[in-house]
Amino acid sequence: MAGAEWESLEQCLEKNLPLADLREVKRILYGKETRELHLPSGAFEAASKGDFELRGYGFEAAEEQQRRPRIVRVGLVQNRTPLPTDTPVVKQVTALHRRIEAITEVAATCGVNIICFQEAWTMPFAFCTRERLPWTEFAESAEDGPTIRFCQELARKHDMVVVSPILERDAEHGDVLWNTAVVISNSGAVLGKTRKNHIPRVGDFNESTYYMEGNLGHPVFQTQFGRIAVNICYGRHHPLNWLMYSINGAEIIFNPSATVGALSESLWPIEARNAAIANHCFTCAINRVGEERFPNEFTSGDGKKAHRDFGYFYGSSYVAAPDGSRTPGLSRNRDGLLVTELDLNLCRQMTGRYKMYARELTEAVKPNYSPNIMKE
Ligand SMILES: NC(=O)NCCC(=O)O
Repeated sequence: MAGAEWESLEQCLEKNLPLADLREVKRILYGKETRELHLPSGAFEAASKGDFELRGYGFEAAEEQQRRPRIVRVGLVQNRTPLPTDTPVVKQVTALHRRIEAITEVAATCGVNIICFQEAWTMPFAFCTRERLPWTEFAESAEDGPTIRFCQELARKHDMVVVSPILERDAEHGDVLWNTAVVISNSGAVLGKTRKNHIPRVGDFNESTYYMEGNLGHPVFQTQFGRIAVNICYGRHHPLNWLMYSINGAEIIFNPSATVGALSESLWPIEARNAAIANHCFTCAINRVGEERFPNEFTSGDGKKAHRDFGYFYGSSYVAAPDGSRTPGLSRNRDGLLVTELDLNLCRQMTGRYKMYARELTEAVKPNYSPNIMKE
């Protein structure tokens, strides 16, 4: 399994394919070509100085006679954890705040209206260890914890909606933990929160030691820049999860993730893209970068030797549109900011048959259901 040395699928194709082949391969893998977005040169300088990748793309929508274009810029941030996992908790959180602050600053100069960070962005992805401490100490209030207050400042300063996926500690309910994303309006007000609906129990990704499946359903957040929802990581394997956000009116669904090559890299380019097509909305897939090593060995319940690392988080964040086109991905091995301009007029359902499916699903979940199979 390639690690940091293999930069990206795009880079490999560009390096190895003759131009005519490359054009055809891209047409099939990426759909209609996305235009390169003109971003300020100062933004590229800041990104280079800050050692992160900056890319910009735009999706085109046909002009309509009765609606103006509804243009919005989204920013997707992927990053590695800058400090070793055995550094004191507060130092790790502070270092991540500083890193994200710098990247968000550049996003603002690129005109980003809505920014989303990766899953559990304030911490290493320590759920594989199944240890209580120090990892649960990264949890904080989704209403007024230090990270939310930090994001509120970012939102106000940059007039930007901030989607902040954190490990939540719910003090109102016995201090239980949740895998949560908080949506902060560009006014700085907390619009609300949503919780991860599907929890993996696959090898090292056995997160149920820490939190259970979310209990908030499929909320959609009306922002000044459009209606958004957050389908956290593992929920991307579940088509009905995407569907419910779309039924509730989401025009953009963010998918903040933390996932490694062995488990999901071949699914990554397909799932969010397919969800955009199937649910007539934009989808934004974000993955963290790099390798995280933990102080104590842990096992994965797969008969293999105990180990200290989780595998390689392969980045590759991208945006997909309802017409099936998608941006190229950010790299597999660098922190990055992907700025994408969307026209929300591309989202409009024409052929949904929800009533029929509702009726059939209602039958299918009954204990005495008999599947409709025709036999000779
Ligand atoms: N964080 C998380 O849910 N990871 C699961 C792995 C995957 O969905 O690829």
